[in-house]
This record gives sequence, C-alpha cells and structure tokens, in this order.
Amino acid sequence: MQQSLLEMRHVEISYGGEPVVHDVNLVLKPGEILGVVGESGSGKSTLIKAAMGLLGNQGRITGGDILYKGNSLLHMKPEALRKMRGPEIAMVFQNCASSLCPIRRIGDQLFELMEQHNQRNREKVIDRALDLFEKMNLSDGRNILESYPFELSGGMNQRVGIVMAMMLKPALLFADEPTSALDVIVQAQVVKELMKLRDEFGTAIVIVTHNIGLVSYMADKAAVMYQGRLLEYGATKEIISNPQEAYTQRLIQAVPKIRRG
Ligand SMILES: Nc1ncnc2c1ncn2[C@@H]1O[C@H](COP(=O)(O)OP(=O)(O)OP(=O)(O)O)[C@@H](O)[C@H]1O
Repeated sequence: MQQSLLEMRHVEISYGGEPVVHDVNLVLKPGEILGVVGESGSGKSTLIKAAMGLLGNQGRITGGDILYKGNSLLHMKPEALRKMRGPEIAMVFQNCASSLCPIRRIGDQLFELMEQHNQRNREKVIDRALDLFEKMNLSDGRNILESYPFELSGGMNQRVGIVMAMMLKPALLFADEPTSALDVIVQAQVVKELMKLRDEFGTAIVIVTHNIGLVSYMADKAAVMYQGRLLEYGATKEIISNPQEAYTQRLIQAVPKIRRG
C-alpha cells in the first residue's frame, strides 16, 4: 500500500488555550489534491499553519498528531521543521506579492531562497526558474527575473509566488486561497497551471478555499470544515454528487450556474 504523505490524526488546535479546531482526521497520498472548503473562521488556514509549524506564539497543537511521510511533525525540532519548509513542504499565500520584497528584483529573491537551501549554481537556478515560468504561462521569464514585484500584475505575482514555492520541488504544496485575489479568468488559468504542476511533478496539493466549485473542479478529495470540525471528508465526486450534510448541500447550491438561451 502506498504510504501516506500527510496524515492528521484526531488533531486539535488551540489559540491561547482555547480549542478552535477539533478532532480532524485526514490522509493525503503523494500527488493527490485535497480541497479544504468552509466559511470564514472555520479553521481551514489554522490546519495548514499547524502542518507548516507556523501557528505563532498563541497557537498550539493540543491534541492528536500530524505525520509527514510517517514521521510526527509534533516531535520534530524547530530546526528540522525549518529545513523541511521549501524542499519538502511549501506554501503559497492568497497574496503572494505581499510576501515578496517590493524593492528587490524577483531574480535576486529567487537566488536568495535557493542559497538558503545550499543551491548556489546560478545557471541551474535560472534554468529551473525559466522552466517553471513557462509552465505557469509566463512567457518572458528572463524579463521577470529582472523585474520588481510592483512592475508585475497581481496574476503575474501570484504565479511568481507559485514558482518560488516549486523551485525546491516540494512533495507537498499548501495553497491558502491562492486565486481569490485574482479576476475570474486569471483564477481559472492559475488553477489549471497548479494542476499541471501536480501532473508533471507529482506534487500533492492542499488547497484552502471558500469556493466549493474550485474544489469540485480540481480536487481528488474534499474536506468540508464547519466551526473547527471536519463535517464531511472523502472523494470529491462523492461529496459533490451525494452531500450528506445540510451545510455542504447549501455550499453546493450557492454556486452560481450560468444558463444560456
Ligand atoms: N492568531 C490567532 N489567534 C487567536 N485566534 C486565532 C488566530 N488565528 C485564527 N484564530 C481563530 O481560529 C479560528 C479559525 O481561524 P482560521 O483563520 O483558521 O479560519 P479560516 O477558515 O481559515 O478563515 P478564513 O477563510 O477567513 O481565512 C477563528 O475563530 C479565528 O478567529
């Protein structure tokens, strides 16, 4: 049987001692896409922050365990966890531009990132970046490397953020609302490009979104969160075609349908 890449077992997460995520159980296999959907405050981002070791001072995993490739992340030293971020587990945020330094060229930021992981061969770094830019439909990669973030559009910066996250070939990519700041046409393009990355590199993706339509389109598995609990979890097709919970039914019904004629 294929080993799971990420597993959450009865996970409880608290801020300031107050539990906000309760008893979450999930399994993600290599190359799978999991869509985590739910309303604001339901705990979606908290789940992925916990797996990245980025809960901050107030946040703690207060119950259960999170395993990556069979190893507990809870018992990992902060330094080991830091080393995993990038080459093993990477993250894309809602607004990648804000995590880029506005006054430094994209290329310099890329080299710095790679240097932190002991990859100092500039030619190799450029080759990898240009290849990824192309996969993300950014045709003029060399020009982008020379650009500052403010010179690029929101969609371009978002793609740059995804390229940055993919530079170290992570096995797992967390994407927290990666397209919600973009207009709908660019959203659709970025989603397709994310799926292409999964197909080409076998990267598993956990995508957090409010949009169950997006989950239906791209995710193999779906997790519906409500008030810190996993309300429904399973194969996306099953959940969309046969939702068990009234909340999931409402989410599906709320997706606008376009009728012509
Ligand atoms: N740093 C923090 N300190 C205290 N409470 C927090 C903190 N971050 C999140 N919370 C609380 O944890 C709960 C879950 O929040 P979380 O951000 O994970 O939800 P979410 O589903 O990702 O929401 P959104 O879609 O708005 O991003 C909420 O009640 C929120 O107020």
